[in-house]
Amino acid sequence: MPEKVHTHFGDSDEDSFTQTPNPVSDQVAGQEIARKKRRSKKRKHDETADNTQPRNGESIPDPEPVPIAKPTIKEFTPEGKPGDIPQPPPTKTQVAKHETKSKPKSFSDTKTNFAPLRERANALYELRKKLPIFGHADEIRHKLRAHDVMLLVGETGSGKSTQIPQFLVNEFWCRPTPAQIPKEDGSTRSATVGGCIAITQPRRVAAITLARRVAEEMGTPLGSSSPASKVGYAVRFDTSVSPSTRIKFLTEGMLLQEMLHDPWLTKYSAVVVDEVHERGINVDLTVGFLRNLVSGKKEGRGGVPLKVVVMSATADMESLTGFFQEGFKIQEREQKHVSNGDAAEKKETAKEIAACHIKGRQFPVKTIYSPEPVHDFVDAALKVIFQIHYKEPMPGDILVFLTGQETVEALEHLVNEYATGMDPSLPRIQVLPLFAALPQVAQQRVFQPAPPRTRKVILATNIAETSVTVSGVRYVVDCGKAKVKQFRTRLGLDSLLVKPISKSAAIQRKGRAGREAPGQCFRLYTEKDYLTLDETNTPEILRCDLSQALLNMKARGVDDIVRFPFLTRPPREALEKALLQLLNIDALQDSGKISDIGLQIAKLPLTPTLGRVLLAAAENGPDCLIDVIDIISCLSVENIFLNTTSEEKKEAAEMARRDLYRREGDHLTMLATVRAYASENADRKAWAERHLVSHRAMQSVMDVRKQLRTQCRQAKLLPRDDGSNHTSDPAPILILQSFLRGFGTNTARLVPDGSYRTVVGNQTVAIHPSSVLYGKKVEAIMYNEFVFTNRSYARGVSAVQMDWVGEALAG
Ligand SMILES: Nc1ncnc2c1ncn2[C@@H]1O[C@H](COP(=O)(O)OP(=O)(O)OP(=O)(O)O)[C@@H](O)[C@H]1O
Repeated sequence: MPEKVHTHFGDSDEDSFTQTPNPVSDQVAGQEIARKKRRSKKRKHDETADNTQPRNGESIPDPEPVPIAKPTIKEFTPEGKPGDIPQPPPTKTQVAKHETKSKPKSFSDTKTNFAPLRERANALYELRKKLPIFGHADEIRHKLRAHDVMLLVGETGSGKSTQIPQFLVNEFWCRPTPAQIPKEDGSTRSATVGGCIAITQPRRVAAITLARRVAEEMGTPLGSSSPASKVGYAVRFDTSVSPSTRIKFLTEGMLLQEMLHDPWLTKYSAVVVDEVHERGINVDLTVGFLRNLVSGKKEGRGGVPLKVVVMSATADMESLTGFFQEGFKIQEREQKHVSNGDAAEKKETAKEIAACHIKGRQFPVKTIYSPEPVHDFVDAALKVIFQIHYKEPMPGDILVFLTGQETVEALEHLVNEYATGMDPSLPRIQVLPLFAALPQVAQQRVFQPAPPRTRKVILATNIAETSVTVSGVRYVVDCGKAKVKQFRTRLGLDSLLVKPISKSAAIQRKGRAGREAPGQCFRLYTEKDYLTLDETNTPEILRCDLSQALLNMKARGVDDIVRFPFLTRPPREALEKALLQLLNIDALQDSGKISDIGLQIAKLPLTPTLGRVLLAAAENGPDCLIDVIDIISCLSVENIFLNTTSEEKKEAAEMARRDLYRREGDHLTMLATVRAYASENADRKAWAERHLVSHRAMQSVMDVRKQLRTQCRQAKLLPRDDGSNHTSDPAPILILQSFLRGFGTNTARLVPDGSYRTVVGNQTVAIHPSSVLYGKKVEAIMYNEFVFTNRSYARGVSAVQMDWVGEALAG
């Protein structure tokens, strides 16, 4: 499995909301306060009459901006006046930041700028009312007033992700609440708890696009574009929130990261876990931590409850109910044990798990199966795309699900080639790829409307499978397969395998159509094959390297892994392997407790192995670290070199890249490529084309490189003035030895029959044809990735010496 760093590519896609915040005159701010007071009074009255909100669904929240100049700061009282839309208190830095950010503009500008937001919100309100979930708003609110945990099942497109946070945000329990939090010395400190809702998503694309949509529906600017913005998002390397943020979409990984600093999630009144059926490791850890939080005594929240909503279209809600109930039962037993009375019993009887089932979807989606099994899904998808394009009326964009970057790019090429020969009287075709390693700006292009008389054809991996609405899509083409990580216990490695998806994933893919109008889903497999698919995704925790998950837990104070509430308990063997791996890279002490190195690694946005490499490089000095960052940045994208399928192309690539290839192997070759690309000042795109290097991938590399450098400076691994533009020759030995500190177990030695055998496990492994070392015989190799297609391949390979390997494995 390639070691991944996640990328951040700025927020340039948020064009409509990037106005500079406007300072507000005192007079206008005064009016604003008066208006809020009136609202506050009215709401107080409403609440006294009936502590419920009489509306069905959520009325359109007033999109008028809350001004951020001096008067507004007064409103950030810890108590949060009833009726006010409560605001978390801004920190001094936040205030200072926003004050300096604000460019002088007149209030009339603000009005002009926000009026369209309000109009748009009004228009969207009409659409929201038609969503199946809308009629359940009161039921959901009532249930959550009585219960802390709710499980919600609703079909794809029923409105879960966009509406639930809006239904809840004005609930009384969702206000910042003053609390007394015990300190270690037995005293207490005053703090404000709650005020925000977190909605977790498995993927960054979904988190960003949902935040944008909900901001539109609420008529508020998005994220950090205005201090008045109520909706924000946080994905790795890219956080866009304001001091007024009340609804925050974030990846599960980001919530876990926040828990490192704030284990009680004191910022939040509710956490909504969306798309739980995906069962990635992070969602499993998230629900485990949340169960502990809701069923425990909440002392770190000063006793203020945290509401948890777990949602999906297809999850097994029965086992989730059992999972949360078990948490309450354990707590009840423990309390009984302590108090030995009925008080605890009474307290626990109210802690049932609420459930809500939303029936129906807004628009039907017709399923069309392939009559025969398909052997080449790229070819089959090509045919279906043009069949739709020739037969089906406009508008109607097409979303195709493929397995990975390679198949996306192969089909992109084919569709473009065919489209050039099309009858010019037909509408045009615009092909847009969508995969994780694509720069964010390119990913966001998918969400922009197609030009006139043009049909968008989006070629995506499963990153578009859940939660995402691509406006305009009426047709989904599903290849029925996905690349999945699979841990090969014997080798102790993750590999990437192409496997059939589950029924649940097929339902999600189909659900990407029929969101704005009726749709069609073309399954490139037979109905018989569909019926043989697994019902649900195999939880990642059962099939992946667990070292990152374990480090995550250890860093959050979970020392006794066995007692952690796993949604599905991973096999003992995999846990032991992961513990061993963490011990190997010095992330744990011999006692099993996290080490200082482990703590440092946990704070890096990298896998433990790459984190270890980074720290080892830092020990070798800033020059080495700067070079290692370049290489790690390349490992974060699927392939920086363009595919060379034919022999002819291969030869051309060899010629073009001659000056980049390094005899030491792929790592130094990547470094040479990044250095050459970065020093190209004239035309980087042309340089990339000349060298058959992917310009798109290199843009991502440059972005990750920048982020990692910043992160290393913040972590004091790099000095402020690190000479990052250094031109001194790289030190290959130091670089490769740094990599071995993380990848010591990913090594193989040459044996007399000319093959390579892994140092750990003694398995035969071949150098992948994409490697610059392909066909070469060296004493030993180190590799980043182990892929299994028709045989076992090592990818990302460099030549190393056996005594370095020995040293690395000895620690
Ligand atoms: N970015 C968007 N552009 C256009 N319409 C959108 C967008 N996001 C949501 N919608 C509309 O809101 C509806 C509900 O979306 P939402 O994501 O809340 O549903 P969901 O129940 O969470 O679906 P899923 O389970 O598929 O994630 C969509 O079907 C679509 O009509």
